[in-house]
Amino acid sequence: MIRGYTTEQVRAAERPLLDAGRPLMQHAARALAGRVAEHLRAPDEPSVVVLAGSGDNGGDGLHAAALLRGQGIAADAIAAADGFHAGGAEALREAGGTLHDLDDTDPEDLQSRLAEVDLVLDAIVGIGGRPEVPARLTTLLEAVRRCGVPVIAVDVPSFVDASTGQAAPGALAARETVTFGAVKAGLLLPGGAELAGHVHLVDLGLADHLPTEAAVLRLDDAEVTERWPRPERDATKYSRGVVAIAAGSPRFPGAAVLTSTGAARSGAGMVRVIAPQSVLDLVLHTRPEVVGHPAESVDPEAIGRLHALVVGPGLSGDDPRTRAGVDLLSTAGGEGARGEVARGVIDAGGLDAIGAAHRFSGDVVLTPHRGEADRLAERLGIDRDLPGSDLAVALAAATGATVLLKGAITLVAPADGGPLRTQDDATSQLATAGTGDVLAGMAGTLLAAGLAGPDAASLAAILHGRAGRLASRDGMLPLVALDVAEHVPEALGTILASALS
Ligand SMILES: NC(=O)C1=CN([C@@H]2O[C@H](COP(=O)(O)OP(=O)(O)OC[C@H]3O[C@@H](n4cnc5c(N)ncnc54)[C@H](OP(=O)(O)O)[C@@H]3O)[C@@H](O)[C@H]2O)[C@@H](O)CC1
Ligand SMILES: Nc1ncnc2c1ncn2[C@@H]1O[C@H](COP(=O)(O)OP(=O)(O)O)[C@@H](O)[C@H]1O
Ligand SMILES: [K+]
Repeated sequence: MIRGYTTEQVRAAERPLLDAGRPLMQHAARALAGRVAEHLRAPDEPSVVVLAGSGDNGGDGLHAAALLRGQGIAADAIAAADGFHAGGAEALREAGGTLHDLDDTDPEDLQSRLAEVDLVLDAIVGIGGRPEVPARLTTLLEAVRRCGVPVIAVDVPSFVDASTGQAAPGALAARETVTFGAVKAGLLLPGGAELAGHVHLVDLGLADHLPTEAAVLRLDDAEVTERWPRPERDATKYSRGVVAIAAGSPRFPGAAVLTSTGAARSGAGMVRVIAPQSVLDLVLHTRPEVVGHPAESVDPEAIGRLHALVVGPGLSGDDPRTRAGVDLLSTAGGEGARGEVARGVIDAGGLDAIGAAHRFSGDVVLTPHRGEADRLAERLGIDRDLPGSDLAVALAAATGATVLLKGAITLVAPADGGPLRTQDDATSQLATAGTGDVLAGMAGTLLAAGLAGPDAASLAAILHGRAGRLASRDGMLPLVALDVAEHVPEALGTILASALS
């Protein structure tokens, strides 16, 4: 499990160590220098430039540069603020390094100097940084981007809010972020996560002082393996879980195929599809194992045993199946809230049927993309301009459901106010119509197997991302939505193998 902490939590944890006189900056700089040296193994006469701010983040970078000089690596610095961190500047000068003032540097000189270095260390601001790039630094950052030299971010990419991930336009993307003491929440959240690259955590002995509950969690392969439902020796199709899917309309019949394939490939005991006959014909042609229920509405008594209900893919908000499905899952609100089905997924058109009076349990998962989340927020009186992480939390609090907010980084907000989960396993090849329908089916199967809402949502998002990566050969090749569903078993296999090895 990767745990992400806010700036406030990290500062509180480091306080007792600093009070006890622990040289945290020296420790951080030593680890940083070691990591930079690893990245510089190939070049003959390696060289580094540190973009240094005046705070402790700049101090880390400058001390690391001094240590790198001791290892024969040419390391110099450019001031990215008025003045340098005093102790760091002194250490670098003593080690023979040069400290350039940005305002004295001609833009062409800057460009040619950057063209010669093998690595840039971004030590402008760390956890003390606000997400805005000062105007005087835009030329410098643009020059770094233009020359294409790899960047290592010190603690966090500069101008990323370490708590929320909010990133200033123009902030530098890093190949790796070497982060100190604890992973910052912003490195796992949209914005920061896209800029951080690989996150390398340096242990500073903070663990005992960090709060027991992190702000953000990311499950690893071992945790997915532990939670993924495997059939017991004496399992039956009913004990594994029956998922019923109200999806697909004459206008969007394919949604039922995609959702039911996502569900079936994730290990459902039985997949039922409730749809008009024309849609069922298409579904059964592709997935003969599906049990079809030709019906205009969703009536649990007519359907038979079911453990989770997926409502919405390929349906409009006012389809009778949508309204009946949302009512069955809701414990309050709507015309006939019945709470008869305790667990399920509300996706696509189903989300448009949710109103301010609806309430759900945490084992109901709402799966909006940002556009759907914005529309839902507006109906529920929530500010739609909130950053994604805050929006997901607000929607979960307002509905009582678990909210899975889809995107390049997918977020899962539990309704009980527990830590937000994030996932970064996906590839942008998944940005193609219908992949969301597959995800809804996958989450439905995991709920039917008995997983709690937040686990079902997180595992579905992780497997969906990995299946997308496999199907697209790590993002190289285009995929179609059905490919994602078909790659779920193999993706699960790689996760189980990595966790067990
Ligand atoms: N956590 C740990 O255990 C350890 C932490 N350590 C290190 O300390 C770092 C935190 O250091 P820090 O508190 O000195 O703040 P830091 O990030 O250097 O920036 C503050 C300066 O930047 C400025 N500034 C802010 N935003 C700006 C902007 N947009 N544009 C321009 N300027 C801006 C702000 O000036 P202001 O304008 O607010 O006066 C202020 O002067 C942390 O990230 C880690 O690297 C390790 O050494 C040891 C263990
Ligand atoms: N740039 C991206 N990087 C990674 N995953 C993405 C990206 N864009 C979309 N996705 C994923 O693809 C899926 C798209 O779902 P959705 O928008 O509901 O599509 P549809 O409604 O067509 O099925 C989501 O799981 C989302 O997280
Ligand atoms: K930084």
